[in-house]
Amino acid sequence: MDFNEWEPIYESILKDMGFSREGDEQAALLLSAMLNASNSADISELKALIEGKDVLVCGNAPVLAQELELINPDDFVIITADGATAVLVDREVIPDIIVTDLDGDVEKEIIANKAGAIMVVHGHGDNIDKLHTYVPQLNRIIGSTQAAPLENVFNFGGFSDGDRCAYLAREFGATSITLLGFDFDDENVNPIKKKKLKWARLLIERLNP
Ligand SMILES: Nc1ncnc2c1ncn2[C@@H]1O[C@H](COP(=O)(O)OP(=O)(O)OP(=O)(O)O)[C@@H](O)[C@H]1O
Ligand SMILES: Nc1nc2c(c(=O)[nH]1)N=C(CO)CN2
Ligand SMILES: [Mg+2]
Repeated sequence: MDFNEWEPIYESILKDMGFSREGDEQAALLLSAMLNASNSADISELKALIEGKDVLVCGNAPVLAQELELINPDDFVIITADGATAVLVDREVIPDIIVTDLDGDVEKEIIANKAGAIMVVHGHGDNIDKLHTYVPQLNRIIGSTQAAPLENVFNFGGFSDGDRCAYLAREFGATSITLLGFDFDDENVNPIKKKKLKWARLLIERLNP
């Protein structure tokens, strides 16, 4: 996504959530410096996986497990949002791509990564400690930021892990995007998560005018 198009939305999110742009920029620079030829994937691999394909995006709402019963995972290229990865791995399904800010069940994400999943690792002002802990344990990484992109840290649009999955699928030309595990009206969430879900709903609606 063109950063000029994203930037006004990003500024509104920062204001609403009380997050710091400087923190996000610092995280992007750190992530950029941690990536090298041996721990990174090339974005051409994302294009090869997604372009012209039916993509399944899995969010981590409690309904995910139930909704997975209704589909055949083999019919889709699968992108999981952070905590949703464990739900699939527990069912012996390895996603093709994991979009994560590394605050879900990262041990399950490492298992999926070792089995071949590409990791779209998102750096932001509140996960710098997670970048230090987990980036050295991962491979096939694509760097991601919600601030201005860098040479090896991309901004495909989107904010929370789930809506970033959908923006990634759109960016690389998915034929269709099927969402499972999205419940924007979930009442069993804390106030910060509620706000994140409000943005997730708005951003996903924006993808489908
Ligand atoms: N009811 C829901 N509860 C949790 N996640 C949901 C829900 N509905 C949709 N999602 C999507 O699933 C994604 C992955 O969920 P996860 O719990 O791992 O969240 P997250 O983005 O890492 O959030 P946080 O910043 O709170 O850690 C979320 O980013 C969100 O977009
Ligand atoms: N600065 C900051 N940015 C984020 C955060 C967060 O907690 N802080 N959480 C996200 C995942 O929903 C996405 N982006
Ligand atoms: Mg997360």
